[in-house]
This record gives sequence, C-alpha cells and structure tokens, in this order.
Amino acid sequence: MIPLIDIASLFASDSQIRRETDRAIMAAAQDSGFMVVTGLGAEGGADPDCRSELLRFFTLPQQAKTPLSRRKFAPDNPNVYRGYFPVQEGQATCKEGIDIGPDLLDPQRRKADDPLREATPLPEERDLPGWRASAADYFAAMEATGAALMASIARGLGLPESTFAPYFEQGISTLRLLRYPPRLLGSAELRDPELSVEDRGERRLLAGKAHVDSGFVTLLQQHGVSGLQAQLPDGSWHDVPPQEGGLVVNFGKLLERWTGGRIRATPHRILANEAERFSIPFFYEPAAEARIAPLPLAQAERFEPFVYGDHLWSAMTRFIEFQGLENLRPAQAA
Ligand SMILES: O=C(O)CCC(=O)C(=O)O
Ligand SMILES: [Fe+2]
Repeated sequence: MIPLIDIASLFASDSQIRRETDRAIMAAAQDSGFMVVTGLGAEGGADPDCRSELLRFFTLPQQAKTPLSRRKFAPDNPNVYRGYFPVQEGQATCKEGIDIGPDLLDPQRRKADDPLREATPLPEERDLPGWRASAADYFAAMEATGAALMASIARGLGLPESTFAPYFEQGISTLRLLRYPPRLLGSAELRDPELSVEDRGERRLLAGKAHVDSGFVTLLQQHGVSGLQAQLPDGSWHDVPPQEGGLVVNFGKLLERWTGGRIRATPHRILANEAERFSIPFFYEPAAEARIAPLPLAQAERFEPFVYGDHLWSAMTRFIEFQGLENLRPAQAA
C-alpha cells in the first residue's frame, strides 16, 4: 500500500502529532519508499488551479518552444542542461517537457562557467503573461516542502533536525513539466517487450520505463490522468493515482546511499494512456558544491565522499544524449 500522510504538523514546532508524522514518513520511506502527502499548509502548490497555471507552458506553439530547447535539439542554443525537450518518437519514454532550475527564483543562483547552473531559457513574458511568477512561487513552495520533509527524515533517523539544511541551501533543484501525448492502446508496439508490460493480465503500453530517481527527494503532481505505478519490495506494481490536494513523494538513489540504505529508492514506471497526461515532478537537490559523506548512522555502509555537482555531471555525461559535453564542466572537488 502507498500510505497517505498529512504533513501539516511538519510546518510547526515540535508536538506529539509531529512526532507521529515523523514516524509515519520514516516507516513509508523504509517500506514502500512512496507516499502521498497532504496538508501542504501556507506553502501550498497542490491545487488544480496552480497546476493548470504551470501547464499553460504546453499551450505555446512549437516556434516558441524551439528557442528554449536544449542544445541537443537545437544546435545553436547555448543551454545544455536546462530547457525544453521535444517528444522523441519510437522511444519507450514518450514525452515532451521543460527542466527549470532555481535561477527562475533567484538569478544569483546562476554561475556562468557551470552548466549545472546555466540560465534556464524561459518563455517570453508576452507569450505567457504571469507564468514565470507562478512557476517561481511553485518552485519556492516545493523547496519549502522538500526542506520540511528532510528535517522530518533527519529526526526519523535520530539525527539533529538541521542536519540536511546546509546542503540544500543554494540547491540546484529541478522543476520539470511533462506532457505525455495520447497513445493508441491497440498499436503494434504492444507486442514489443521493450515498449510494453503485463499489468493485471493485460498488455499495456509504457509511456515511461521503469527507473529509480537518481537524486534525493521527488515531489510530484499528476494532473487528473493516472499512469504512475510504483514497485513495492515484494516486486508487485501498484497504481499511484492522482490525489487532489496531494503530492506524491519518493526518494532517489543518492539519498538511499547517503542514509546507508535506510531510505528506499523505489522503482516506478508510467503506463500509456489514450488521454493526454501531464505530470509535474520536482527534484529537490543539494548545492553543486555540497560534499556528501556518510552520515553518523550505526551500521550504515561507508562510501567515498563525493561532491554533488561533480557526481551529477559525470553520471549525466555517461548518457548517450550528453556525450561530447564532458569537458564543459571541470570537476570542482579539491
Ligand atoms: O510522469 C510521471 O508521473 C513521473 C515521471 C518520472 O518518474 C520522472 O520524471 O522521474
Ligand atoms: Fe521518476
């Protein structure tokens, strides 16, 4: 089961109910590694108006999206990490979207010689009036929610609650807006084992391959149409349906490693749908300079400390789509 947890108490000071919430979050993090949280408080962000506002991005005509494309899709563009990516036909992962960095909120978080901190190419204000301000508000709300969850996890691990906060200051989180085009469910792709899966006795087309997120904490909203499934420890796949007022929370591989395996990075996948589907993941990430070393946890496996930005860049440039870019960013570890 994917638990539903009200996290309102995390935005207030210590209380019995906050301790119970901490326990529920830790139990979910260790068990399914997936949960749906409600009670986002003043920070908000989990309402349909807010999602519709962000998703106005996809009303832009193609000629307004191409200038925002990553260099891979528009060779004259300067941005390699942030920006728009079009649907790539014939792939199991069938979606278009935009990756937005924290410079949306604070231009000071850019750094000219670091592609991980390049400027996010954003739609012109005249094309989508008010959109940038709404997206910035949403980014800030997700950073606040990510921080509240990490403080809860610190307490749950028996560590000081401020343990993680310094790492995430000046973080390089990513807000991703995704659109999955409608798919014809009767197509020949259904017979291709790369592109489809068995789900409750039925062959279903995939819109997103099974994967675990690479980073720390993912905060995700689906806009009405379902499709997300999580794999529980017994190997079974469970639907994670859209929940009004709720945010799906799951964890990535680096947090799993950082916490000595106490927190699970859970595989998940997306089933295709005849309806167009929108989803809004937010990947809560530390600063590029953050040095991640084993936490003082009993029995946790030791690992070689690493600098987050260096690790991210070297992991990314191993993917075919980023090959040739390795030298754009020298490692910053001392
Ligand atoms: O489309 C979704 O709901 C999830 C997308 C996802 O898992 C990801 O971008 O890592
Ligand atoms: Fe994911």
